[in-house]
Formats: sequence, structure tokens, C-alpha cells
Amino acid sequence: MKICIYGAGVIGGMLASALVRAGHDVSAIARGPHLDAIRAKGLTVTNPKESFTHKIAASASPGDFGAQDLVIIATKTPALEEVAGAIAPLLGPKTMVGFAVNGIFWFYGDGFQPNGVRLDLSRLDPHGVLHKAIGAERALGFVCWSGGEIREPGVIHATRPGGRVAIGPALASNAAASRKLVEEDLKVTDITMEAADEVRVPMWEKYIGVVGNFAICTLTGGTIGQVHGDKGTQDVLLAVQSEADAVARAHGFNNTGFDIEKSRINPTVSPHKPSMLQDLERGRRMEIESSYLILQDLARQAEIKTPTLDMVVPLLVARARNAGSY
Ligand SMILES: NC(=O)C1=CN([C@@H]2O[C@H](COP(=O)(O)OP(=O)(O)OC[C@H]3O[C@@H](n4cnc5c(N)ncnc54)[C@H](OP(=O)(O)O)[C@@H]3O)[C@@H](O)[C@H]2O)C=CC1
Ligand SMILES: CC(C)(CO)C(=O)C(=O)O
Repeated sequence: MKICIYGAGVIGGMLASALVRAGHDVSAIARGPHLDAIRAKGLTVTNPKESFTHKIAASASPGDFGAQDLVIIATKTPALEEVAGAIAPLLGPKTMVGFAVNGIFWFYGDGFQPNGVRLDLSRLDPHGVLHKAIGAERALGFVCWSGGEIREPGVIHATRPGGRVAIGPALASNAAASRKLVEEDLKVTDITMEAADEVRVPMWEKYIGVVGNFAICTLTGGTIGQVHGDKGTQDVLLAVQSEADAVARAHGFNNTGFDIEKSRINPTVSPHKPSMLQDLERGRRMEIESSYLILQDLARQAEIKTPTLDMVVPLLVARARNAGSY
């Protein structure tokens, strides 16, 4: 397949490497020193056990590549509007577009209406450019559990080998096409790729699992292991996760897998700093809208009380603003 990775950072780079190894014709949209390094030395993706370097076509300009079978957008969400403005050359009539991003998908409310809740997700596509330039008809969610960091331009380090990605369509009418893509066409073996007919299920599962870590690691500067290792910070992060779980339940997602007692008994010992904290430390824009403000919106729309979130979010917004990251 002809696959373009739009934003070959941590997640985009890991996916690009797995897709090259599965035999696909992979190109990457990148920019700055990262682009220069990929062009000069190839894209290197390492993990504690392996290292792969791939010579792939890379450019800052989508016009260099033409229509693709699949485009996977793996930028941070604040860049999505800009990506929507530039993506046209990569799109043919049958191109599917995957969104490998954390948080609530911008298309969450397309073809989905929970009983009794009036959804308004306009915050995630304020000028409607994602709907106009890409559209829910060709959109797929890629929910990624792998983590890592850009070690230096051109070099991505994954915390561990393998990983898990759940892939599913924005619209239920595309479930069969999406399942075929995952189960027959992608042929990725190094990462576990699962087809999800309703991608909102793994979206909530992942989101509820990280929404507490993101905020508390970012506010404290600690790793996931550190914030879980302290009962006080763990209590706060689990309270945020419980509130997110309540919103998911109000939308009919009753089995996200979140269990407050299990989360407490098995604290994560990960030395990973979540991507949001990495963004803060590197002065990059943070995913405040798609990971936090939207959750408050959804909670209010569903009349769910979120007292912990309502204390944590203003602190996070202030932290991000003071660092120039929001
Ligand atoms: N990092 C992680 O461990 C994980 C991240 N995620 C999620 O995955 C998504 C992607 O995150 P991550 O991989 O960390 O992101 P990164 O910041 O590592 O990578 C994004 C890349 O896209 C580039 N980019 C952004 N806009 C453009 C543009 N207009 N043209 C060309 N290149 C562009 C960035 O360049 P530049 O640096 O110049 O902006 C950067 O190299 C996020 O939603 C994140 O929350 C999910 C699981 C784990
Ligand atoms: C790797 C993981 C799960 C850690 O919270 C993540 O999603 C991130 O850092 O963005």
C-alpha cells in the first residue's frame, strides 16, 4: 500500500517503521531538523532490544507525494487544523485517513448520539476544517498504547518493543472496510493491530487509562511511575480517571476496563514521561483542548459532576500558559 505518515514523530515514526517492515511504500511528512536528519541518515526507531533505520521518502510538502491509499496523521492535536489545510494532495477518492492521536477524536460525535445527551464537540474542529478537508467518511481512529520520545532529530526511541494499536472507523458504515484494512492489508506483525468496529470503545479505554497520568505528571514533573508510587498523587490521578469513566458511562460505554481498585493495587512502574509533559518541557503546544477542556465539555453536557477535574484543569491550563505551551 502507498502510505504517508503525516508527522513522523514518536508515534508516526514507530508506525512508519512497522509499516516499512511489513513491505509498504511509506513516505513521511516532517519538518525542520527532524526532516533534514531523516533525509540525510534515514529514520531510526529504537527500543531497548532493537534498532531499525529506514531510508524513506520525506518532505515538508504533501504535494511531493500525491494520492495515497492511507494517510496516518500522527501530529499533536493542536496541529490538526494546519494539517487539514495542507493535506489535499495526499487525498484521492478512496484514501482513508487515520488519526493516531490521544484524547477525544474530533469525529467522536459523527454518526454517534448517546441517548439523552446533546453532544457538542465544536471545540475539536472550531472552524470545521477537519470536517471539510477530510471528513468523517474517510476517517479512522488509531488508538496507540506505545510510548517513547524523540531522542535526537531522526531518532525515535520506543519505551518497549512491540505495542498495541486499535483501529476503527469514525462511521459504523465503514466498519467492514476498516476491518479489512487491519486484518488483511496492513500485514503488520511487530505491533499488535486490532480492528475495532466501534473505535470509541478503545478510545475511552486508552483515554481513561492516561488522563490522570497526563495531568498529574505534567503538574508535578514526575514520571508515571513516580506519580503512581505516591499515594497522594495517585489518589488525585485516579479521581480524574474515575470522572472520565463516569462520562464514558453516561455515553453508554460501560466496559472501558477502568477499575479503581485494580489501578491502585497494580501501580504502573513506568519510567516514561507522558507526551504531554514532554511537550511542556520542550516548549511545544500541549493537547489541552482534546485531552482536558473537551472532557469538561462532555461532562457538563451529560450533567456529570467532575470536582477533581475542575480543580486540576485550571492548574494545568495555567501551567501550560505560563510555559508558552497553550
Ligand atoms: N509520545 C508518546 O509516547 C505517545 C503519544 N501519543 C499521541 O500520539 C500523537 C502524536 O504524538 P507524538 O508522536 O508524541 O508527537 P511528536 O511531537 O513526537 O511528533 C509529531 C511530529 O509531527 C511534526 N509536525 C507537526 N505539524 C507538522 C506539520 N504541519 N508538517 C510537518 N510536520 C509536522 C512535529 O514536528 P515539530 O516537532 O516541528 O512540531 C513532530 O515531528 C499525540 O496525540 C500524542 O498524544 C500516543 C501514545 C504515546
Ligand atoms: C505512552 C502513554 C500511554 C503514556 O501515558 C501515552 O499515551 C503518552 O505518553 O502520550
